[in-house]
Amino acid sequence: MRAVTAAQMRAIDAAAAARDGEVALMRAAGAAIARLIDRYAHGDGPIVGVAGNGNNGGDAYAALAAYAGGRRRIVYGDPAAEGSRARHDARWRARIAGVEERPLPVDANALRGAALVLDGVLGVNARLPLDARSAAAVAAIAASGAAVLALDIPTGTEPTTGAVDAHVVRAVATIALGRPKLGTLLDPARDCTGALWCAPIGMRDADAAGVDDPPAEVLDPAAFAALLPVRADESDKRSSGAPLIVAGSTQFPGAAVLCAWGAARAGAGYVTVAAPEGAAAALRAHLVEQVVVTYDERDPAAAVQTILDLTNRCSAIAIGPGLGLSDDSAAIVNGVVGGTTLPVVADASALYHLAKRLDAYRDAPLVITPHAGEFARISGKGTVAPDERLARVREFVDRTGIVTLLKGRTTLIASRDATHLNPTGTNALATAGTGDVLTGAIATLLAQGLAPVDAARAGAYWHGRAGSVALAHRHRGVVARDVAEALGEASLVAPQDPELIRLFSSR
Ligand SMILES: NC(=O)C1=CN([C@@H]2O[C@H](COP(=O)(O)OP(=O)(O)OC[C@H]3O[C@@H](n4cnc5c(N)ncnc54)[C@H](OP(=O)(O)O)[C@@H]3O)[C@@H](O)[C@H]2O)[C@@H](O)CC1
Ligand SMILES: [K+]
Repeated sequence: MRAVTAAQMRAIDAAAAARDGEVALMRAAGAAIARLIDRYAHGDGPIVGVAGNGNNGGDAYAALAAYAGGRRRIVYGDPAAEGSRARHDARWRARIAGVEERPLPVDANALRGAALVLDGVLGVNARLPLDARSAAAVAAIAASGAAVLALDIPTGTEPTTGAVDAHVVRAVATIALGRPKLGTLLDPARDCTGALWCAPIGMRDADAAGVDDPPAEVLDPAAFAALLPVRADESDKRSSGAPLIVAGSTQFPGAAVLCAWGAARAGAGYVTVAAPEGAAAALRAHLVEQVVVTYDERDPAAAVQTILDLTNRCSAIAIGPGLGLSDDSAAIVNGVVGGTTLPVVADASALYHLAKRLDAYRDAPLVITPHAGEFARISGKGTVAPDERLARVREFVDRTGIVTLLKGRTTLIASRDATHLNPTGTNALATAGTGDVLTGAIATLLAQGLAPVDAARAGAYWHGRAGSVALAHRHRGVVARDVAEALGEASLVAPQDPELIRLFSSR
């Protein structure tokens, strides 16, 4: 699903409003929001809306009008607000439905004890810094300690950049109307978003509107499930996906083990690991179902030949985890990546070695998976500030054509055609070896025939879910092996409601 800038959303809104009418859209928005209220309300208090003078405020009225859950409903708004026709319609229907109207300003005491506050102060047309009136409303909401469902965006966040104001709503959940706003997926705003839902409200065909640059995309559960390859009935072990893992060293054999586990648990039928002789004993002790082939890393030309010979019976390569930074491993990495026609996912040490020869890999079937430090080096443009990540990864991919998965709290996956924001993940994944598992999983998806960008975005999504599944089972102390073990369960997707899509849970 496309994640939109404020300008793109205005274009989409205008087209949808011209077709369906603003009143109908706001009624649909209200109905969708109302469906989420009981999920997040707790205690016996009222549901309280705080409405700004724009259509985001209109959504608060519309939701309270549509809510039929039997709780008391109150809305704070400006009685003299001019507002749009849709906002008038919503306000009128709220009044008829028995919603109590009170004038702004609202203070924290009035909100304390609410079962849920609906933040309808500002929506997609918000600018930072907030005006005094909006800031006062946000401050009251924040000080009340009440649970908040943010309408479209948490007020105080910038809808496109994800910047936050000094006064900002921290929501338990946000419901995007039409399309998710880019800012709600980006740090630092993402921590204010809570869980993110999207109600497409009649804009399902809107993705072509108002987009010139490569668009931002976010996977939803149904789209993820559709990307995962299904093993055919007549499959054999090689046609089920046969990745070759080139990884490990005397010092770091574990990276190869975890990469192989990631590949195997992602559903590969036949995993081959090629590793230096010094890693062989450790690998064979841990890998039973996988085939381990060794090479002499002090003879790079022979090592490359050994590895390329193996590729004849494989369908994708993962290269890099634990290989080390020696000149010999540089020769091996560039010899293999430059000498194969198979799709490749390169990580860790391989990124270090490929950085020197990027031009040779322009538009190759290659996925690289750097973290911020590795990206700073491979992009050749230094450290990446958190708010530059999106622009920097786009610049790099526009320049090189190499599909890039930039790890971070929000992992970004960019190809020439689009930038994907990965919505899944948990800080339980911040532990050694989880990146190796991800590389292995991506290798399997490549080996099963996914295009590089699809393997990268599906892999990142799946890995993030697996982290959450592992945490749910372990509660603490998740290790990388747990994440590989959780891939199976994390591949299960419950049937989705197309009218109300959960894009992510709070992290
Ligand atoms: N259109 C549709 O079809 C649908 C719309 N829907 C809903 O409408 C929401 C958008 O509503 P909206 O366009 O009325 O803008 P909203 O964000 O409520 O802001 C109101 C005004 O506040 C102002 N303002 C902002 N920041 C400011 C600042 N710092 N300091 C001072 N002023 C500031 C700014 O006015 P300006 O100053 O630019 O004249 C702005 O226009 C959208 O998020 C969704 O919830 C859904 O129901 C689906 C159908
Ligand atoms: K809002």
